[in-house]
Amino acid sequence: QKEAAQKRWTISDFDVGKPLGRGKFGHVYIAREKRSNHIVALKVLFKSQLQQSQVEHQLRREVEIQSHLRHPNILRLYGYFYDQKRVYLILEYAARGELYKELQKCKYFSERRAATYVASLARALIYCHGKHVIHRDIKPENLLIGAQGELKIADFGWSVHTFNRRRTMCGTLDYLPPEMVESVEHDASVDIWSLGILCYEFLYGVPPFEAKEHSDTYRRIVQVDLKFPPKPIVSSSAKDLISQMLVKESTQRLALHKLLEHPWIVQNADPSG
Ligand SMILES: O=C(O)Cn1ncc2ncnc(NCCc3cnc(NC(=O)Nc4cccc(Cl)c4)s3)c21
Repeated sequence: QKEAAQKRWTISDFDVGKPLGRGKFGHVYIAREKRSNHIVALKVLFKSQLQQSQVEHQLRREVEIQSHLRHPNILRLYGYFYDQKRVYLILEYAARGELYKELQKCKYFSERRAATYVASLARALIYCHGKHVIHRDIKPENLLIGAQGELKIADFGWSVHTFNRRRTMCGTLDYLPPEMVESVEHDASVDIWSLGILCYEFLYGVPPFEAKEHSDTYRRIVQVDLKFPPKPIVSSSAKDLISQMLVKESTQRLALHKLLEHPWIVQNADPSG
């Protein structure tokens, strides 16, 4: 892929196919690079909208961060190019699409499927944190499924290098830990909190602090008002793991490498991820 990093791509290098999805900033298409016949996803962003939303620096940071990340559970960003009006992101194609659609269809996942996803996300986050990158926006909408059913973290549009921790507010509140909702300094342990939220949502089909009003969600997060519904039936081992991740004091949250040793993960996650 070395030449891919330097090569100046243009849209004429690709046969563009059907749209895969519509995002806020532009559409995603399946495409085939003509010389290699390599299938990719092409995200087309309109410069006007990027300028309007003042996110150009975020996009540059995403491209910079992603160009150094290589992990089976992180969606590759192979490169980018632009023309007069658009910026194009050349992305790894995730053949089984968006995880949140799968979750909506199944309502909730089995403990084995949930544990397998959580373990692969933990391994991807250990890898990112090892490179001083925190994602900060782990939620079903940013997770895709590869051809073999493996999970891929995508959209590092909100990730940062930890040495310049920022206090910007990200997308939906549901996934934000107390320290981000109260917008105080935050570190890699924000991703552990979000992974705990995700684990709960995989098992129950809804995030733990969901409420009608933003103000109620906010209060439930900062109070860590964690309740486990009677249905669907979930093992106490799973509840134990979630309770060790959704801890207000960020330094007390279960470390990611400890998560991989937790009985619920060891007994339920498929090692191949
Ligand atoms: O998701 C779908 O709609 C459908 N889909 N289905 C299969 C599939 N395979 C690969 N990719 C898909 N989608 C793109 C996922 C992204 C990865 N990285 C991103 N980065 C980004 O958007 N950055 C960004 C944008 C605007 C502003 C800023 Cl600041 C940053 S989006 C796929």
